[in-house]
Amino acid sequence: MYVDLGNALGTRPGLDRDTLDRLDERVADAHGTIAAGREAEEHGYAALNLPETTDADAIRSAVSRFENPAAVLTVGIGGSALGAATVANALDSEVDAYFLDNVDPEWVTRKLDALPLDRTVVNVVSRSGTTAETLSNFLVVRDAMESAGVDWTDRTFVTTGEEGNLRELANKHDLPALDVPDGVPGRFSALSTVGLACAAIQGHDLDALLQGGADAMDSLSGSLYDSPGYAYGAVSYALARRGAGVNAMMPYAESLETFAEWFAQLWAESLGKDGVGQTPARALGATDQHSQLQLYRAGPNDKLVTLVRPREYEDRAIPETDLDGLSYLGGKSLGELLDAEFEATEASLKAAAVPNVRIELERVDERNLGELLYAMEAATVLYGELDNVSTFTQPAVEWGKKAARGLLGGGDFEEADAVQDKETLVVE
Ligand SMILES: O=P(O)(O)OC[C@H]1O[C@H](O)[C@H](O)[C@@H](O)[C@@H]1O
Repeated sequence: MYVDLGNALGTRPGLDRDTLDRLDERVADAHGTIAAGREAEEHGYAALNLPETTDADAIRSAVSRFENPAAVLTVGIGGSALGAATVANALDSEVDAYFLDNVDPEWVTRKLDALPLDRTVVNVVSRSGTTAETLSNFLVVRDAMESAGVDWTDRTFVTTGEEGNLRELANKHDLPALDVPDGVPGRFSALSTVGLACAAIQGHDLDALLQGGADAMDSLSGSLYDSPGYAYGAVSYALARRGAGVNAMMPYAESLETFAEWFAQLWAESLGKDGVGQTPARALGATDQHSQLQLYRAGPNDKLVTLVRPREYEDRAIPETDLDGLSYLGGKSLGELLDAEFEATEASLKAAAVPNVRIELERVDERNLGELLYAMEAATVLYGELDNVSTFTQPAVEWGKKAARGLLGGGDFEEADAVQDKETLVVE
């Protein structure tokens, strides 16, 4: 993986090489804290050990009972869905992957109607085992299977913590289950049982995913110049401090679109604390060159744009045409066009002094994905250290969870009272 910071320097927020060199001293301290946390397997830091601690054989063996599935349906939300979805949507497989990570009833019904339930593995994932959306969706799926005459206990697989409703359910029905590793927050769990069970069912190479993560892990040192992940985290932090409050993550590959979604949770939930943070925006090249780019280049001076692309891909030629106006495309390929668009965007942002960072993978495969996911997690943890926030908590999210639960009669939460206090100003 390659991170090019050149276009982050000399731009409007005013970051230069000397500032980065000074920041590197703080990176050394932060790395010390991170290394000590990993060593002690402290909550959160333990996630950066996953390439070494995840047992790929145990995951493969747990899912091996499902023979020739047509599809895998992951029921989970947030960190319990996005890592698996990132891998599933990046890589080809004969086993289709579907995700129920929302409780929009019409959407859930449409998804279930489209699935061959008798040939689908249901992968229910919840670290806490109590998340209302996940548990509700699972009850709906179970019911749909029963109605279709499918024995759901034969087709369901659970990944959860030691306690909670989901664990109880797995025990009661003797469902195969994998443990969520200790000390690993959901949004950092892509390279654990949480993210990899779906990948195993789809037949992806778990060892290569973990190897990619291990390669990124081995690059961590006391200097941002040694590690692509730290380099990205340090520069993002420095730019945010200088006013780049928005980070537009813009992969130039359809296969990486979900990666931007995964990144958004990681970045927002980890770093948005105590009045600081950097708002992740999701974009896709080249599509969003024709929409959001106008704002990124000419709107408020508050953005970092992160451009991601694979260096190698399977290309497709653009057919020759006898139209004069299109002759410049003849003999070119879609890949060449996409690459030209990428470089034009980069240059256009630089010309307007909008900071941007280029991230390149060799290609989109298991190893490179593992490296990318790990590097972004390391970037997040480093940024959190530099900004002095509690990277591994999410109290603001929990507030809303309690309020919703209280409204449904699931407990006496004062957050629910605040919902009742709502003032209205309706215009019809
Ligand atoms: O895995 P679960 O316990 O079901 O949690 C799923 C999600 O719930 C909350 O929204 C948390 O803030 C997320 O970090 C978490 O990924």
